[in-house]
Amino acid sequence: SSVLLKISHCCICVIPATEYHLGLLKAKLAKYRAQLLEPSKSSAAKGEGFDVMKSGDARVALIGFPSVGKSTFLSLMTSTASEAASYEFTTLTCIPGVIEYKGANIQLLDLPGIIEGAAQGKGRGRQVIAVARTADVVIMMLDATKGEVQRALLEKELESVGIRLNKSKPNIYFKPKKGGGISFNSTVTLTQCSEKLVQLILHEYKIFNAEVLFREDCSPDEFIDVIVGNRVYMPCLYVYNKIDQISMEEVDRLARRPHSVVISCGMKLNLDYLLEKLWEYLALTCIYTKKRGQRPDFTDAIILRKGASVEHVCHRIHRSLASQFKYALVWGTSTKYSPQRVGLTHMMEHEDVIQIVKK
Ligand SMILES: Nc1nc2c(ncn2[C@@H]2O[C@H](COP(=O)(O)OP(=O)(O)OP(=O)(O)O)[C@@H](O)[C@H]2O)c(=O)[nH]1
Ligand SMILES: [K+]
Ligand SMILES: [Mg+2]
Repeated sequence: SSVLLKISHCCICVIPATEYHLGLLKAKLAKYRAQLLEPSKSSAAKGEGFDVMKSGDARVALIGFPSVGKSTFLSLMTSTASEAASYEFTTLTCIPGVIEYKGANIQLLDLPGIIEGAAQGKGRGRQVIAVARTADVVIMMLDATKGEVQRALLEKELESVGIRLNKSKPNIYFKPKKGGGISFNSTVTLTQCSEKLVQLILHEYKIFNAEVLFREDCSPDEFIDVIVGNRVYMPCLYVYNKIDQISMEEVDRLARRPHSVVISCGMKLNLDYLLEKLWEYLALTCIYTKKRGQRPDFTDAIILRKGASVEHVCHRIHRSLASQFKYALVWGTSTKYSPQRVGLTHMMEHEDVIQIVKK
């Protein structure tokens, strides 16, 4: 505590002065980095072969260093063949394939390898990252023989362009205003941010009037993310490939890392488990339909993204169904009673059963 005392503190909280400098520095850095995200006018950023149509129920992007086995994986999991070879940068465009799993069509995108400096435009880094931003889940494929280096480098690249892996959006209410200064509130005790620091950061962004409410103990970085606003919160599976080349001890160690799965495309090892994990990370919602007086049809689920409403279900069944909709009966975890009468805006949950009644 004698060390702490020597650091000057602001009068309203216990955040050391050095934290202010760091907080502000990060605000400045984030501003410069934001420019990286703006679409470049140069033709290099457009890139041919990268504008693949979204299709199916979800999109998964394969990113990783060259020659980690991305194309080998795509060719194994889908009916699409993507050229694989021992030399780096075999793949030069975006190659889509489809994984059929539990009645869902999952679009899997094979991409060129990326390297350090990708975010700044090295190789096809910018295009690859732009595609990754459009995915529902990213698979970061890693060469198990290369240890931890690749993972740390790529995390840094994605972080620098506002992609947040396996993190949820900070629970901060932020609203710029026309006047009235900055009103600051929090519902929890803050240990990393204070009113003063929040004000300094906002001033850095030339924001002088705003409403800020911290609903969790966020860091200055997380607050900056909220101000900048164009962050992507992306589930990511770290997939260590080529485990046929490493020791049993190393396999054991990598498999226990968070969000990680170990595989061997070469020996077709653990691919089923990877699919199970992928399904979990996609967190899709399966809805079963039921006709009046009949049993639910459990053979043919309607697959939707999280946060889907009854209206989404209607659109999936028929384009004009929502306009003829009277009410629906829903059985499942989304309702208090089973069945419960609900309207178009009711939010569906995984494995709910629905019966739609038309006008
Ligand atoms: N030993 C071993 N080799 C593998 C495995 N999976 C892929 N490979 C080999 O790794 C090399 C690179 O595979 P690719 O699928 O071309 O890798 P990529 O990530 O698509 O490479 P780029 O398109 O160049 O970025 C090929 O020679 C594959 O045969 C595996 O599980 N074990
Ligand atoms: K390759
Ligand atoms: Mg490839």
